[in-house]
Amino acid sequence: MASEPPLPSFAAIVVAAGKGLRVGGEVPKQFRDWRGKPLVRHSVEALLASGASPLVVVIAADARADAEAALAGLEGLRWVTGGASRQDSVRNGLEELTGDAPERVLIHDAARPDLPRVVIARLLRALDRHSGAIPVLPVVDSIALAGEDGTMAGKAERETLRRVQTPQAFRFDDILAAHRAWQGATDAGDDAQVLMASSGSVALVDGDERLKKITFAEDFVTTSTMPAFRVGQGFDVHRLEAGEELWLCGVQIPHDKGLAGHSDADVALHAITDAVLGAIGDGDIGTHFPPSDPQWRGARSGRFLEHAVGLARAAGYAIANIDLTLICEAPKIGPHRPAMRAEVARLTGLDEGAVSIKATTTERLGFTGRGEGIAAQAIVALVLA
Ligand SMILES: Nc1ccn([C@@H]2O[C@H](COP(=O)(O)OP(=O)(O)OP(=O)(O)O)[C@@H](O)[C@H]2O)c(=O)n1
Ligand SMILES: C[C@](O)(CO)[C@H](O)COP(=O)(O)O
Repeated sequence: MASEPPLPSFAAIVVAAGKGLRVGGEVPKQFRDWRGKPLVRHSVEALLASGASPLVVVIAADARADAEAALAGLEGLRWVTGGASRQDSVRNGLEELTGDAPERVLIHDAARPDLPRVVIARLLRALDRHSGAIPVLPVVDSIALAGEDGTMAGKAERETLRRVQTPQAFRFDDILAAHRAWQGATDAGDDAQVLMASSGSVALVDGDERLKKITFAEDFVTTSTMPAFRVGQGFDVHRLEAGEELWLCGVQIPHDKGLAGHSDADVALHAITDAVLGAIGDGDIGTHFPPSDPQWRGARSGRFLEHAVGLARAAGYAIANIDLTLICEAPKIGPHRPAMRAEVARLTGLDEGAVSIKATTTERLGFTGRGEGIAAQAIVALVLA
């Protein structure tokens, strides 16, 4: 196989100081996992693999720990504190490189994780004849201009329009001077606009759909290989014995017999726990709480369910809904359903409306029909958090 032609030397700036407000969530999007590793790590690795040096990562003042964890083990990175806007963050990154005075610099959004080397090559080649180069894509829909009253105010000729991506490539001295000279009353949309304001010439090269910017929460879902939702099912049986307490869904139920088991034998919570674990493919209740371990003797099963919900959360999923069926001749479940539903909702952090508790008999057939035991089966749906 022919080896890829070497690229000219270049420095890079990855801006990762945004808040990710449109995506939402506690952790800014650039530090959240996407296709198995933090979003920012993807493009930083791609730039390093293409020879970027030095490589400046611009981060918020309070994000150093998150950034170091996200980029752990990568050599030769420099950290710079970002500003209030993307443009401020880029300028801080450029100022950091003044001592190196590289000939070329690529400026890239951490929010665009999938960065093909072929685009980097196109951009750097275009710098032979221009002071800037940007990757663009055609507009395929017709364009309407929106009026303030929500009606169409006009049209634009899409033939002359392009969607602009990053990385954007520049001759370093020109883009640094342009950022320092920026006079706009508001921020520029991107660095090419800053260069144009200083009369630089910007080449348009072919962009790539893979460079899509992760902007909204649904972009994580549609571009991630993690499935948007997962389903798990659980089934459990415990023996009814005289002298035992009867716990179902974390609620103690008065009855002449109770369920026997190593823990509190709450067959309903066991089925739900197994369904959650099944949905994330992480073993079953016995894997996490072995009956051979004395610490689980008599344990409240709510702990098992809370643990499973925590594992699902750590895997990036939230529970969407739970559907449980209890199979027994007695006791009657109906009178206890509201309390059971409330307790399952509390343990899982769900609204009660997302918790369904049903019951059925087996028409006096089998072990449940003879009152020897209670069976429970549950189905749980998870959605990407
Ligand atoms: N003050 C800022 C604002 C944005 N960025 C970076 O600029 C890129 C493009 O910005 P955007 O996708 O809008 O990210 P956020 O500003 O984080 O998103 P939001 O507007 O939803 O808060 C991102 O990599 C972001 O981290 C930055 O370095 N400094
Ligand atoms: C720089 C950019 O990614 C080019 O398309 C874009 O302008 C960033 O815009 P945002 O509003 O900061 O996401």
